[in-house]
Amino acid sequence: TCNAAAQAEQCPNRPAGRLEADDSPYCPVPGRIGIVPEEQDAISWSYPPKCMSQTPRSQDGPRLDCLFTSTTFRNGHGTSIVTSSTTASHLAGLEAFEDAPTPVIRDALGPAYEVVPFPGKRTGVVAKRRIRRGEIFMVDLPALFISVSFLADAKPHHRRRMLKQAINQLPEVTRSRVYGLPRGSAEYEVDAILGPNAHTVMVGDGEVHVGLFTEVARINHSCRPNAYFRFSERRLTVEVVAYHAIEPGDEITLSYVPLETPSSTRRQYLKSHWGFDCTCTLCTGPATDLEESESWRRKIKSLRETIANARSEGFYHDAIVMTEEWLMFAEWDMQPPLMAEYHDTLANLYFLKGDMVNATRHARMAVDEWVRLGSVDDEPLEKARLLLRRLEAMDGRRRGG
Ligand SMILES: C[S@@+](CC[C@H](N)C(=O)[O-])C[C@H]1O[C@@H](n2cnc3c(N)ncnc32)[C@H](O)[C@@H]1O
Repeated sequence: TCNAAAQAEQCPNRPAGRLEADDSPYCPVPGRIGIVPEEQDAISWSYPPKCMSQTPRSQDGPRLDCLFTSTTFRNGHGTSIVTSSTTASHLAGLEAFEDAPTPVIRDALGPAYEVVPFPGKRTGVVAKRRIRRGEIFMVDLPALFISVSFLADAKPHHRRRMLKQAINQLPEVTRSRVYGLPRGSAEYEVDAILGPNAHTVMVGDGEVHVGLFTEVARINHSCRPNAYFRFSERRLTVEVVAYHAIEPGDEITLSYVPLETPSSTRRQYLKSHWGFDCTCTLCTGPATDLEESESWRRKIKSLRETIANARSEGFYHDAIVMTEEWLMFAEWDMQPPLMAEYHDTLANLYFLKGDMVNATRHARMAVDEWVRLGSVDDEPLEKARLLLRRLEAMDGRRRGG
C-alpha cells in the first residue's frame, strides 16, 4: 500500500469512474463543497498531536506528518488521522467534524446486509433483503486515515510506532473492530491489518490517503462486482452503492481494482498487493465471459477518454452521443453508473450545446434521482438543483420577454 504514485493510479474510490466528461478518468477528487472555514482548528483533538519529520523521496524539503485523534468523532466512533498539518486543518474544517448526528441509512426495510462466514474467504457480506439498483446501503466511517506520502516516506519503525499509537488512541469499540479484521502476511501487526483491509481515497488538492473503513473491509472483491463505493470528503464517509438489484442471500462484492484494469494485471495486482488469488465468478467462470467483459471494458475506457476530448474541444453533440454509448456498454458489462450522475452529465452537455429543453429535462431527472437515492452527501443534489433553477430562470425570462 505504500507507493504514492502507484496509489494515485490505483485509488479505486470510484471504480466505475465518473461520467462527468471534464473530470480526469481516474480517481477524481471527490466532492468538495466550496469553502473551508477560516477557523481551521475549530475542533480540539483528544490527544496532543504527535509529529514526525519525513525526508520525502519525491518532493523537495522535509515534510512533517502528525497523528491527530478525535475520540468524539461521529458520536464516539472516533478516528485517527496521520497526515500533514495542512491536510488535518482542512479535514478538521469539514462538516464531518461538526457535532452532527452520525450519518445513518434511513432504512424502513430493515438491515440490508449481514456479515457471514464464507468458504475460502473467512467472511463475506450478503444481502438480507432485496437491495435496489443505485441504492446506498452502507455508510462507513474511517477508523484510520493515513497519508500515503507518510506511508511511503516514514522510516519503517517510525511508521509502525505512529500507526500502533493511532489504533490504540481510538475508542474501545472501534479499536476492537480494527483488531478483529483479517490479517495479511506482513510481519508487523499494523502492516498486516492495513494490507488486506484499507482502501485509498483522495482529499484536499488530490492528496492520496489510505482509509481503514472497518465495515467496508468486510466486503470481498469481485472482478464483476455488484456494488461500488464512493467517498464523500465532506463527511469523511464511504457510501457503498448497488450497481444493480441485489437479491437476498447474494454475496455483496466490490472491485478492489479499477474496473478498466485488464484481467492479467488485475490478477497480478490482487496477488501482489492484497495477497490472494481471485476466486470471483468472473475469474473462475467460462473464458468467453471474461473475454467479452474485457472487450467492453476496453471500449468503455476509450469512450470515456474520447468524451473528455470532445467536450473540451466543444463537440458537445458528439459527447452526448458517446455518453449514451458509454451507458450502454457499462450496462452490458453490468456496471451501470448512478443514473443521477448520468443525467447530470447530459444536463451539462445539453446546456453547453445550447439545447435548453433537453438540458432542463435531464436536470430535472438528475434532481429526482438524487432525491430518490437519499445520498448522505448532498453536494451533487445541491449542484443539480442549482443548474435546474438556472435553466428554469432562463426559460422564465425567455417566455416573459
Ligand atoms: C478486505 S478483506 C474482505 C473480508 C474478508 N474476507 C474477511 O474475512 O473479513 C480482503 C481479504 O478477503 C479475501 N478475499 C476477498 N475477495 C476475494 C476473492 N475474490 N477471492 C479470494 N479471496 C478473497 C482475501 O483473503 C483478502 O485478503
